[in-house]
Amino acid sequence: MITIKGLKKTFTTKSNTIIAVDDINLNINKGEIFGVIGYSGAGKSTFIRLINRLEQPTDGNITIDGQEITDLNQKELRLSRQEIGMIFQHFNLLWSRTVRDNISLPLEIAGVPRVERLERVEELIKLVGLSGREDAYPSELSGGQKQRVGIARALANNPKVLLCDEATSALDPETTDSILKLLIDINKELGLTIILITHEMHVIRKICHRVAVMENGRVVEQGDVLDVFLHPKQQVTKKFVEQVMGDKEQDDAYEFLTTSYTTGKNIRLHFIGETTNQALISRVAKEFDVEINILQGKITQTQKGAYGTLVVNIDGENNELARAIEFIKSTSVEVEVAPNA
Ligand SMILES: Nc1ncnc2c1ncn2[C@@H]1O[C@H](COP(=O)(O)OP(=O)(O)OP(=O)(O)O)[C@@H](O)[C@H]1O
Repeated sequence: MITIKGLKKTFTTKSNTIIAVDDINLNINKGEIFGVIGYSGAGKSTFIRLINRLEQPTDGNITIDGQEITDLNQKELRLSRQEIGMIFQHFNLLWSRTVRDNISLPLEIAGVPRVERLERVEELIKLVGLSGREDAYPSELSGGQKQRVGIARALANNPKVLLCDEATSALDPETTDSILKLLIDINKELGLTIILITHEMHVIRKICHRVAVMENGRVVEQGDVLDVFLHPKQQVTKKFVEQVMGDKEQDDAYEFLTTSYTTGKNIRLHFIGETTNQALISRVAKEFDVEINILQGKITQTQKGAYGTLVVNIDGENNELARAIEFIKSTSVEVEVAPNA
């Protein structure tokens, strides 16, 4: 759906030249939710603004659904922007217009006749869950409701792509969840391709299928969300994964646990994707003559399935213990046996 090749943006100021986006190459599939994560200054905002040419690229190409965005003149660009919706951290609503009139604005600009416009606005209000608030002004809405207006407005012209620029960063955790859920519903219902930028890994975990990690203007790592969570390669990615899983803390506790349980075997199980749904522990307890103690665990859900770790102590007669561990290894759960304390 979207192909980005050699994308580059430099800003020249009086004192120096800043390379904000540096040779980005990405392919984003139709209907996928693609996340870009990075710390402040990594170049995320510049990157997303290049996609709808709110910024002009210094070099490189962007193709959306076969159309070369980087080649368009101003008139073509205006038309093409109707196919690329965008939502913002601070909503960018018109304060003097009601909810209905904010959502209607892009339809007015596109020259949609009044009756059709009113119908479409009604549809959108229902879609984003704002029924009953049509006549309110932005100042009378909560942050979550304002972002719902932003989403409805962005979807008004049936775009092919929705760009989300830190769309939940100004919201509290509960409201963030409800907006992320709305984005997931819209992605599923309309098959809409969504690109979002964020500095929060839990946003990536909750809604993205794939993720790219940005640092100093470059994409330093990308892949399926589950893969990146399980096997982060770059230091910056490891830090983001820790934001969600708190790995460092868990490792300290793991060391403590494995030195406290001195009989049997202490093992760490890494559950990936669908395997978390298997009743693994109860099967082992039933089929083998062993005792299993769950010492610690954390399982979390991503759009591509669940993943997490469980630390257990298995105790029993040596042979039976070995058989039980072999059995666990034969499933798709990754097993790590701690050396005996
Ligand atoms: N208009 C501009 N003129 C000069 N430098 C700019 C401009 N816009 C961005 N930059 C610089 O480009 C780099 C990337 O900025 P960008 O805003 O894209 O990063 P970011 O990852 O989105 O960070 P944040 O989340 O803090 O906005 C920064 O060093 C920034 O100072």
